[in-house]
Order: sequence, then C-alpha cells, then structure tokens
Amino acid sequence: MYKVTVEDTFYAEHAVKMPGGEIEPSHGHDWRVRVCAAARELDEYGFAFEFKDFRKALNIVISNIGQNLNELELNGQHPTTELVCKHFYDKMQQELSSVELDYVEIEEEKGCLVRYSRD
Ligand SMILES: Nc1nc2c(c(=O)[nH]1)N=C([C@H](O)[C@H](O)COP(=O)(O)OP(=O)(O)OP(=O)(O)O)CN2
Repeated sequence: MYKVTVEDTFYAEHAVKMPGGEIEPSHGHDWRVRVCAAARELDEYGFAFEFKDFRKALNIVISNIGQNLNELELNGQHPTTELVCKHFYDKMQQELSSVELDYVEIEEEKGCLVRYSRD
C-alpha cells in the first residue's frame, strides 16, 4: 500500500467552550493540516496520487474554510481541533471521491495535534 501525504498551513480564528463552561475569547492559530491518501496501485506514470492534484484539492478545502472557524457548520458544536479535523476529512473526501483517504491530521499549536481517520 502506498501512502501519499500533502500538508499546508492556514490562519484562522476559533473560540471553543472550555471545561467549566466558559467560552474562550476568539483567537487565531496558524493551523497545520496534513492529509494522507492510500493507494494499492500506481498509475502509468508511477504515481499513487500526483502531488499537485492532491495539493489542489487541499487548497480548495482550505479556501472554503474561511478565517473564522466558528462559522463552520458543525452541528452547533464549537470548532475544537478535533471537529475541525473531521470537517477537513469529510470535505477532502468530497473533493477526492474516488480516493481512499487514510487520515487528516491538524496541529493547532506546536505539539498539539489531532488525527482523524474513518476507523
Ligand atoms: N483537545 C483539545 N484541547 C484544546 C483545544 C482543542 O481544540 N482540542 N483548544 C484549546 C484552545 O482553543 C486553544 O488551545 C487556546 O489557545 P491559546 O489561545 O493559544 O491559549 P493557550 O491555552 O495555548 O495559552 P496561551 O498562553 O494563552 O497561549 C485548548 N485545548
């Protein structure tokens, strides 16, 4: 199995409800997002998934995210890194419907990462 990964960063603000119930002030992070797709076979050029096409899909999802994550449709939940990560996974799978996505990983702050995969 070949696993192809692309990553990018984007700036966005969010505010989440913290344990204790208070909603923190909105604040920004330079979020790092990493997307991995799996493929058993290579195409005629020896690619499992051509990097530029893969990054193009990621850039589309990033451009649709906007800079206020509290405006994302997350079933009324606050945009924790976990829910932002699943949102990216779902949107990337929509963009790449014929691809087997392995995982999406998002780093909110240095060393604070969440990874989401289907199972
Ligand atoms: N599992 C998670 N834990 C936390 C999340 C999260 O999304 N998933 N989010 C937060 C806060 O939103 C975020 O960490 C706050 O960051 P910041 O404003 O930078 O404040 P810090 O707590 O990092 O402390 P500073 O000293 O102000 O930088 C928390 N946990």
